[in-house]
Order: sequence, then C-alpha cells, then structure tokens
Amino acid sequence: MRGVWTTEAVRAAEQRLMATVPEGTLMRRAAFGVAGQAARLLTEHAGGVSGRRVALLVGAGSNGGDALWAGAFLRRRGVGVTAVLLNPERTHAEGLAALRRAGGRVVEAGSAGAALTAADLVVDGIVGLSGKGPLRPGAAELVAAVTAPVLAVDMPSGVDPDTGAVDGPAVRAAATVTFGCRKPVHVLGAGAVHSGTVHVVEIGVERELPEPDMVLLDAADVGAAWPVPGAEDNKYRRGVTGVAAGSATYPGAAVLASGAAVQGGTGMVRYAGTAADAVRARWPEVVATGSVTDAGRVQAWVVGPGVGTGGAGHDVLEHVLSAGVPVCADADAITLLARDPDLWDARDPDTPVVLTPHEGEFARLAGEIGPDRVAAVRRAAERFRSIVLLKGHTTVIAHPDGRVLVNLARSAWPATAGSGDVLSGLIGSLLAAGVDPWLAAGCAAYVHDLAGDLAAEGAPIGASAMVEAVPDALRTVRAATVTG
Ligand SMILES: NC(=O)C1=CN([C@@H]2O[C@H](COP(=O)(O)OP(=O)(O)OC[C@H]3O[C@@H](n4cnc5c(N)ncnc54)[C@H](O)[C@@H]3O)[C@@H](O)[C@H]2O)[C@@H](O)CC1
Ligand SMILES: Nc1ncnc2c1ncn2[C@@H]1O[C@H](COP(=O)(O)OP(=O)(O)O)[C@@H](O)[C@H]1O
Ligand SMILES: [K+]
Repeated sequence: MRGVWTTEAVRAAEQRLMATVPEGTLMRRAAFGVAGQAARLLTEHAGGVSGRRVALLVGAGSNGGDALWAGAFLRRRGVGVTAVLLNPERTHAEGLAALRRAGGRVVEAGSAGAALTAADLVVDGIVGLSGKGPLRPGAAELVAAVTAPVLAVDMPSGVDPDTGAVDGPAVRAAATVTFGCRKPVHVLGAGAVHSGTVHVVEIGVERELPEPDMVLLDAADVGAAWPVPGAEDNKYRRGVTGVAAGSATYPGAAVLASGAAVQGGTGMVRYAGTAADAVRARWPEVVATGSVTDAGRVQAWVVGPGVGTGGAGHDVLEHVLSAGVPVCADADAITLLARDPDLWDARDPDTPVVLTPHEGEFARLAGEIGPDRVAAVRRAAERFRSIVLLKGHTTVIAHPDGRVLVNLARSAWPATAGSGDVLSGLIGSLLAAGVDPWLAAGCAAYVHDLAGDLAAEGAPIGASAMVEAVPDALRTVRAATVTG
C-alpha cells in the first residue's frame, strides 16, 4: 500500500523535521532529487546532460527555491541553466545566490522568450503546496509558450494541491518530483493527469508522517487479498454470490455481472431474475432462477445493474437488503435508493453495503460532488453507513470511518457500456468470500482496471472483453505477491 497525505499533514511533518536539521538541508535534498530527474529527462529527450539547456520557471516561494537549487546542481553537470523570475523581489534569496555562483543566467519574465525557445527541458518551480487557484496571468502566459517537456517541482503549478482540481490554466508535466510522499494532487482527477510520472524523493519528512489520509493499493496488495482456495475448501466455503441484475430489456447487465463473479473466483454464482436464459446460455456454470425469493442461500448479493427502477426492481432491492448478507448495490439500485430512502429501512444495520455510483448516480443519491471528490465520497459513506465507491478515471472508495482508498486508472478504455456491471460482479465475488468490504471494493477496482488495460492492448474494447481478461489480471497481481 502506498500512502497519500494532505498538505496539512505534510506541513506539520516538515515543521517537526525542520526543528531537527540545519536550515536549508531539506531544500537541498529536495533540489538534488529534482536535478537527478531533470538529468534523466534530458538524457531521454535530448540525448544527454552536458551541453543541454534547462529553463527554470521560478515563483515567489520555496518551490522556486527548490528549482533554483536544482539549477545550481545541474550547472555542475555542464547544463546551461536560465532562471526566469516571475516575482523578482520575492525570489528565494539563497537559491538565487546559489544559481548565480554556479554560473546560471537570470532573466525576468518579460525577456524569457529566447530561453524558453532554446530549452530542452523546463522546470516548473512556479508554485508548490501553498498554491491556490489556477496559474495567474503572467505565469499562464509563460507556460503557454513552453514547447519542451516540463518537470514539475513537487506538483504541477495551477492544480489544487489537496483536490487535484484544475479550474483554469495549469502546468501539464511530463514528470513530477515530489518530496517525502505523494499528495492528493498526484492521484486525484485532473491533477493525476497533469502530474505525469510521479517520482517520490525521500528527504526525511516521510519518517514524521502520521497515518495516511488515503491509500493506493499495489498489485502485490491486491494479489495478497484476493482469495485462493485451499485443500479444505469447497464451492460453498469459497462463497456463493447472488446476482440480482438484468431484465428482459437489459439482459446483458445480468450476463456481465454474473460472468465477472464467476471469473472473480466465487465458488458458485446464483442468478435471480428475468434474464436467466441469457445468463445460462453464456455462463452454464451459473445456477439461475427467475426470482430472488427462490434463489437459495448466498453469502453476498450484487443488485441493481439493469433491474430497472420500477416496482419490480424496488421489491428485488428490498428483499436483498433484508437478506442479512453483504450487498453491492449498483446502477438502478442506487437510483432506487435515491428516490425512495425508506428502502434503507429494509437493511439489517449490521450488514455491509457497498454502493458503486458513477457521477450521475452519486449526484442523485448524495448531491453534487463539487471540486473535492474525496470529501464528497467521505460524507456519503458516513451518511449512508456504507462503503461508497465513486467511479471515474480516479476511483475513490470511502469507508464510513473516514478511510479512503484511491485507484488511479491505467487508461480510459474501461469507460465503456457494461463496464460497471463487471465491477459489481467482481465486488460481489469478494464479498461472498468474506473479504473486508472496503478492501474488496479497492481490490475489485484495481483488477477491473487492469483487466480493461490487458484486454485493450491499446485498442478499444467492450465490457465482455474485460470479463474475459479477469483471469489474466488475477495472474498478474498474484505474480506480484510472489516477486514482492
Ligand atoms: N517546507 C519544507 O520543509 C520544504 C518545502 N519545500 C518546497 O516548498 C514548497 C512550498 O513552499 P511555500 O510554502 O514557500 O510556497 P509555494 O512556493 O508553494 O508558493 C509561493 C507563493 O506563490 C504564490 N501563489 C499561490 N498560488 C499561486 C498561483 N496560483 N499562481 C501563482 N502564484 C501563486 C503565493 O504568494 C505563495 O505564497 C513545496 O511545494 C516544496 O516545493 C521543499 O523545499 C522541501 C522542504
Ligand atoms: N475516464 C475513465 N478512465 C478509466 N476508467 C473509467 C473512466 N470513466 C469510467 N471508467 C470506469 O468504467 C466503469 C464504468 O461504469 P458505469 O458508468 O457504471 O458503466 P455501465 O453502467 O455502462 O456499466 C467504471 O468502473 C469506471 O470507473
Ligand atoms: K511546481
């Protein structure tokens, strides 16, 4: 698991650390890390380091100081460095002096044209964790003139550090070097895209950090959490997943969710609904009946995809919520809960519920999301005493106790009709096996995204291909637990 910490937590940790080390130490460590990545990018994009040209965009604070010190280190490796000062009277004095001593050039923003045109690499030291709002006009104009790849110091300037929201001009970096740990800007929404490849450089602050504010799962975490049957197991012990999905109008949702539950490794899938024939035809291993009332015992239910939002869907959801087993409520089930909150009364308060809305369903259920997706999902999880998984390029999964898991998509190929049905089937499979619901949602989101990427191989896919690729994705995560 990799942690993500808010700027508030990072600042507090930095304060504690700064009291124990000589002034300037942390900035030099940070800048050394920036210079190392700059050299790597120069080699990659310009074929070498010595003799290449770097322009530094330098703002008013310590982020600019980092860039100036990095420039001084790059000078020692024979790089031609020009610092463009956005705010000359508030430039970091020690950093500026260090760059000048090392033979760097310094220009003001108005005369930056030639340096920017000649640069093989641009270092973004405009603003860091104290950034508020989009780039201001002077900085935005300079950034618009950049054609070389950009290396962001700590974070891409103009993005909100704690939400990843982009609300105007912002730097789009090829790579970002950040210090001590990842911050929300690197993993949430547009911020993740604007950050490019994120490199974390240790500067000591990591030792001072409390519990993370959110976590990302790695392949090895998912591989370790995904159930593997042992000699003692049989199909019932592995878990029976109930799927209450699909309808005469939408039989495909039932086929996809049932198929994903099968491929996810549940011991048995019991399907209940009016798409039983379609499910049997594609997945003969599924035990299919026409109604939830005669489905038999299950250890978890997946309910919602394609069931419709009429009376029949309502009754199915009510039955499933009162069954006393964990429930993954998706799609129409969420719309039904939004429309008729009394349905919650059917729920046994001790049974876990995982809600998996896309943005539209989330808005129906819990109101507009706003720029702070994590805060919105946390509030919804607390309000509904449920795990809430908000889908998207960044999937955010909150526990009612405030814990948050984030899954950053490898590609956008999974944004295709029926893809959500696949996700709910995978979650159901893990819930039936008894995996902790918050972790189950996180692992399913990871495997869903990986299956999409493996199936796509760079070309468009349909949701059926994602179901087919689930075993490959599971082999990949299991291999990661072996190799560490
Ligand atoms: N505190 C520490 O221990 C360390 C801090 N470091 C660096 O320090 C940075 C934080 O530095 P500061 O707190 O001095 O502040 P920043 O450098 O993030 O911001 C400086 C100033 O930029 C202006 N600004 C805010 N939003 C802007 C916008 N949208 N467009 C243009 N200008 C804007 C504000 O006047 C702000 O005070 C970190 O991101 C990191 O790069 C590193 O040197 C490592 C150690
Ligand atoms: N831009 C994107 N990049 C990566 N994955 C995405 C993106 N947009 C949506 N997804 C994923 O695709 C799936 C779509 O689910 P959903 O909207 O419920 O579709 P459907 O109802 O058609 O099954 C979700 O798992 C979501 O996280
Ligand atoms: K920056």
